Amino acid sequence: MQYVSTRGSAPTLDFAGVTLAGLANDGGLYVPAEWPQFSRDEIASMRGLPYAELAARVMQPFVGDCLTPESLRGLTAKAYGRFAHAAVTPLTQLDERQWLLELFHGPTLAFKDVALQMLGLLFEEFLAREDGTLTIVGATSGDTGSAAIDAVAGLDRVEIFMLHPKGRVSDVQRRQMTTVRAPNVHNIAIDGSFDDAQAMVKRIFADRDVTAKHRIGAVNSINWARLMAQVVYYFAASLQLGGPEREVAFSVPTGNFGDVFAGHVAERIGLPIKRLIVATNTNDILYRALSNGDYSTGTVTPTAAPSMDIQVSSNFERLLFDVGGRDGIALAEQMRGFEASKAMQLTNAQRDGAAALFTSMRADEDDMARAMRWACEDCAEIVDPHTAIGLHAARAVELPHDVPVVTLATAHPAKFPDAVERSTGTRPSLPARVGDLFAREEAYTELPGTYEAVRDHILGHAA
Ligand SMILES: Cc1ncc(COP(=O)(O)O)c(C=O)c1O
Ligand SMILES: N[C@@H](CCOP(=O)(O)O)C(=O)O
Repeated sequence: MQYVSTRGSAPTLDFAGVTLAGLANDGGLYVPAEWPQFSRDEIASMRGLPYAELAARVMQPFVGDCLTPESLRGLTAKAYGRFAHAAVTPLTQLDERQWLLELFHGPTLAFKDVALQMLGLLFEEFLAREDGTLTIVGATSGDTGSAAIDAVAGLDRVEIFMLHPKGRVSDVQRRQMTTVRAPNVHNIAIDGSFDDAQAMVKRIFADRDVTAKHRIGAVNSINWARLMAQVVYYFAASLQLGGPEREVAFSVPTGNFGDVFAGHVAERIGLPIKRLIVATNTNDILYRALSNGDYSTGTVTPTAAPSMDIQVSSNFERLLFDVGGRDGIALAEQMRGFEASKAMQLTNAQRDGAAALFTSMRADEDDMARAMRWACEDCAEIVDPHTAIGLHAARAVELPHDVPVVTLATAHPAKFPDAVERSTGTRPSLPARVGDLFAREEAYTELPGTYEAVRDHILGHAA
């Protein structure tokens, strides 16, 4: 399996290459040169497999010959062995047609663990082969940070610098990052938004003063391996609900467009999916882009679903590439225009290509609170604010009545106890596996929101 950049001029790489590279050196994102295909019979034969085994089957064509089937199975068994539920990503039924896919049974209570537990192991494996090291620079609106830190803390060959927007993550999210004491973990709170942090991360990859001294790696969903691991749970849910014979729709609380792009990949490689619903909060650039082609940023507004307070959605570029004709040179020019003006209009091909599978819905704070109350009062389920945005969209969308709708439950409600209590009157408690989070000491550096401050800090502290 070979990977190409969405901007058409970076070298083609194999799976180990893209895992360690993160961002392509032309500023684009790596995608498979072509989509592998699973036949209906092959998908049907996956029914009933334990999650780790299913994961190895779905990932194998993307990994190609970079890992033998036995070593891939060894890694998936180790990665998913740390989850608190035997099914890893269990499904819960809410009513006749609404389902929740619980993605928060990993060590840090959000869907990010599903991919990052695997990515940490892949880094170890590929770096050991070349006796190399990696300096990871990541940006988080709350959940990627803790999941990535958990996955790499204490590894000898990896060092991590994680940027979060100061004051814009929940206390639980912040403490899950800043109370991890390991010599290879550096937390940075910047003045600014997640978008500012993400832009700095991308700039680091192109900064020769940094790359001449350190090999920079990514844990954000710009790293292809993240998305590959997220494809698996679309298969897991569909197979339990009658797939591949029956089509299922998925509602995905969306920010950086990684999770829902993994659904697009699942469909591309053969899984019958009726619809992917891109659920946004009031930071609704994706809703506008998918509804009328207008991809223009506004100011990021803080909401009760802070992990989705994003305007520039990295992975949208992968979709534009894939449905817009796979013309990297044309997309590079379109993206340069967007980076300069912070606005662009989708081409007709991009709009029509996206419309074939995607629908978008937007939820404001009242919609979110109502969905949380509905889940609590009518279904006896406490959901987090991000999941509630997905649920609002799942209930509002028009689909044939025999199509099950699965909302991705992306975080445990106890990560956002204040917002959940405000809407439902119930304060969710943290599962025992997070330990004494509020008794541990925090450590992080506060920096102004300038690129130079962040770059100099990394250069001054990287081993
Ligand atoms: C809890 C939660 N829900 C939803 C999202 C949005 O996912 P994505 O960025 O893959 O669109 C995030 C952040 O990524 C998140 O942390
Ligand atoms: N919501 C995310 C933002 C980063 O997204 P990623 O999937 O690209 O890592 C977070 O919680 O940090």
